Parts: sequence; C-alpha cells; structure tokens
Amino acid sequence: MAGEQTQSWAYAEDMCEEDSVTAHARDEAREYDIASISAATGSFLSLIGAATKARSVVEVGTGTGVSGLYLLRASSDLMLTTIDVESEAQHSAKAYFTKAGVRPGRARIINGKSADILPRLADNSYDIVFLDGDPLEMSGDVNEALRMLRPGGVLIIAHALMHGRVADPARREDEVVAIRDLGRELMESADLRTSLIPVGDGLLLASLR
Ligand SMILES: C[S@@+](CC[C@H](N)C(=O)[O-])C[C@H]1O[C@@H](n2cnc3c(N)ncnc32)[C@H](O)[C@@H]1O
Repeated sequence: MAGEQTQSWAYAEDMCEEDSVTAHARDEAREYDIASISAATGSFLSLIGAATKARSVVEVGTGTGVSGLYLLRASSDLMLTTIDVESEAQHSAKAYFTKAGVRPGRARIINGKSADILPRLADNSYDIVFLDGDPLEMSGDVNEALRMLRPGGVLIIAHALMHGRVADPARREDEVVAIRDLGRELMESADLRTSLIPVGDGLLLASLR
C-alpha cells in the first residue's frame, strides 16, 4: 500500500505543470531552506479560491511567494494579505508577484509574527485563511483565523501530515505533537466541517457550521 500511495502522490504532482515564475520562486525558497507547498497543493489552493469566489485571503508564511502565487491565480478579484517574519524572503515574493503580473494593491505583504499581526485583522471578514507558518504557533493562529473568517469561509492548514510524521504515533517531536493534537481537536469539533486532504504534505480544511 505504501508504494502505491507514493506512486499516486508522485503521479498527482507530475500532472501539475508549474509556470516559470512560480518555479523560480520555488528554487529560491530552497536556497532559504523554506519548504514551499507542492505544485499539486498549489493547484488545489487555486481551485478552492476560484470555486469559493474568494476575494479576501490571509496567508501566514509568505516565504518567497509560491503559495501566494497559487492563491492570487485563483481570480483577479482576490486580494491577498500575507504575513511572514522573514523580510528578505518577502522581498523576493514581492518581486515574483510583480513578474507574474499581479497588479499592485492585490498583495499586502506584512512583516511580523503571526501572533502579533493576526489579532489586528478584522473579525468576520475573510474568505480564506491559509496557515503555513510555525507549527508551534498554529493553535493560536487557528483561533485568530476562526474569528477572522466570514460565515462559510475556509481555514486551510498546510503541512498537516508533516511527511508522515503526524500519522506515526511514535513521532513525539513538539511540532509534530502540536499539529497532530490540533488536527484531532479541529476534526472532533462539533462547530466545524473538516477534511484532511492528503495532497502534497497534507492540507486540513475547516469551515464553521
Ligand atoms: C513553510 S514556510 C512557508 C512557505 C510558503 N507558504 C510557500 O508555500 O512557499 C513557513 C514560513 O513561515 C514563516 N514563519 C515562521 N514562524 C512565523 C511566525 N510566527 N509568524 C509569521 N511567519 C512565520 C517562516 O519565515 C517561513 O517563511
């Protein structure tokens, strides 16, 4: 089964052709040691953004802009607020957004910690909150995200499977336990509709009932 799964994952990734701007952003992310979302994960984000007609999206974890490019591609009406502690990587992200033809004003890039910035963002106002920051900060980020989402809005947590470590009970590293416990808590919540999607490194989606 494990071999079949690996083959299916690889097949799903190979089906997604990446444009050159995003490929360059991905290459630069590697130089910063930033783990960008996979191409299949990005395609899924674009699709969710388009299908939900998302106009207002918040991202934690700009990196060099890979996930932001996929989100911005969902629709020309989509406005992205993206937060990261690494200003140098964000500078690259800004350049890649421009190279991709994203008009100025569609991407608001904020430098800072999610725990400091998210509380300043409005209640009940966003269509999608995409969390791809520090796993140890994720629980607090989720609380803020649920406050910020409008009814029917979607919370998306990246790297929800942590390369097989979340599913392996023997793995007890702090960040793995944090994501495993948070995932369970969200999936058991009567207030949320959830889905754990094994695309790329895993996405956990949640929406308030
Ligand atoms: C996995 S990478 C994001 C990759 C990006 N979403 C992509 O797909 O290309 C995680 C990012 O979160 C940032 N980060 C870590 N802790 C953070 C925090 N507390 N607040 C904001 N950003 C944080 C890191 O600097 C890093 O760029």
